[in-house]
Amino acid sequence: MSTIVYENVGVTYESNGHQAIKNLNLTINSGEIISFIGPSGCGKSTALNVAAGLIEPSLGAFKVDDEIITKPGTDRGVVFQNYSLFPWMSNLENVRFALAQKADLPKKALIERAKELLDKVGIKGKSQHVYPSKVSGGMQQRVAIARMFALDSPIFLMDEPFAAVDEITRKHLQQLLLDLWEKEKSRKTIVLVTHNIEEAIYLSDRVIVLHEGEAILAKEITFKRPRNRQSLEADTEYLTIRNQLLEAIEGKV
Ligand SMILES: Nc1ncnc2c1ncn2[C@@H]1O[C@H](COP(=O)(O)OP(=O)(O)OP(=O)(O)O)[C@@H](O)[C@H]1O
Repeated sequence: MSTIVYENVGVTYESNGHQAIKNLNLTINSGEIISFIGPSGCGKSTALNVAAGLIEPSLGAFKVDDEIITKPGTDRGVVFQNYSLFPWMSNLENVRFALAQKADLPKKALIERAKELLDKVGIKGKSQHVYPSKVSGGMQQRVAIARMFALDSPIFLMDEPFAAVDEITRKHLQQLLLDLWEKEKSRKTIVLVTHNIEEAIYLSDRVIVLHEGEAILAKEITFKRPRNRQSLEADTEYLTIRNQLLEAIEGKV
């Protein structure tokens, strides 16, 4: 069980007095996938950082299973835009270290498992053994995703996790995430920040549109799973939802 609640959450940055989140009320059920979407600066990352425990709400409370959260914890795995890998560890060590937090396995088994996870996200061979700074941003993003899978927390918080990768890799990683989510009995609760409407619809049970810090639309996405990208995109309901979200993002609701 990992139910997330934003209870009248407001965030004002002290440095400039900017009210980035205004009175956000949102319950995310255990095992649900939601996306925050909206124009640049609408408060998506701020909302996710509250969930990560990196920003304390100025008003209201953020809770996981009724417990008020004010700091990061191993119950929440994160992938941020800036990858947040340990720069002094190789890509493989980053993932092995995460695995070691969870599994009491001999070092050799941890390394094998870390290699498997990196293979899955397409980081193979020599790229596994170099420091994160020696590979591209897109590759670092994949290592960060492998590390999040390794940590295996009940909650995944992901800020534009597929932004720095090419379109084919993006689709592959989206599928990997869904496969992992769908096969688990006790499903992860996933909160995603994205600029990409198609990605939000394809992955989510609900899409929350933020505008100037306010949640102006919470759209349920009820297409049954597993979803097929092509038939989804040909569905008239899909196009209606897409337009509705687009209008909300553009501030027309
Ligand atoms: N540390 C900070 N101090 C002051 N203002 C901030 C800080 N971080 C964000 N802001 C401001 O708060 C607002 C919301 O920022 P946030 O990064 O949450 O938006 P976003 O929707 O994630 O944007 P983007 O899509 O461009 O990443 C913006 O106006 C931003 O300039």
